[in-house]
Amino acid sequence: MGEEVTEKPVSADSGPTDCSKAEVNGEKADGGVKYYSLEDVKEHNLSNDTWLIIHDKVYDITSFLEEHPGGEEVLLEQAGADATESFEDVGHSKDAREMLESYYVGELHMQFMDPMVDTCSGGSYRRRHVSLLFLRTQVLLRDFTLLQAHLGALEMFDQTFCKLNTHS
Ligand code: HEM
Repeated sequence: MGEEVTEKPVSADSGPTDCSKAEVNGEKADGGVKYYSLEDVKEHNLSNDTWLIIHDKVYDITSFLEEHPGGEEVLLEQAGADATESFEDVGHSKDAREMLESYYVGELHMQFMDPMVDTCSGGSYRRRHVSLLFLRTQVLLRDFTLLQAHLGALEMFDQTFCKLNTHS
């Protein structure tokens, strides 16, 4: 068994999310690209199962730990997390960037924070519908304060959904 290397909480339900089963969470989408959520990556925070994210790409660096010229400690500190900042802070060489390719396992799947566009819920269409109802009501009541936010949220929903659809 691998030793847990971070104290970051890994919740029991941090695995596949509803919609992840179809398009993300390691499932191959169009072109063979795999998508993982932050929660998926967090699960790989062991010294014998080490993933990290750099620039929205997911890498399995387990076999690289001992080879890293900067030592394995710094990598293990980032295990299961986004290491973009620390990777860039060091000013890694072109060679180092090219090495990343060997450990690439997939892309980070962005999840929305806005519940109105929660595409990872089985009720995403229902939420979208509710959001549209809000919009209509606000227009009717001439209440434009939240209108902009809802329009933005719906636009993001549509863009992402179309994007995911092209991958499925
Ligand atoms: C999988 C991702 C990584 C790869 C492939 C990688 C690769 C390398 C390579 C090849 C070097 C030698 C210098 C160079 O060519 O730039 C290096 C140095 C170093 N790396 Fe990384 N690295 C990775 C991630 C990280 C991360 C996340 C950290 C976090 C702090 C880090 C910290 C360092 C440090 C401190 C050095 C300097 C060693 C020295 O100059 O004594 N590396 N890395």
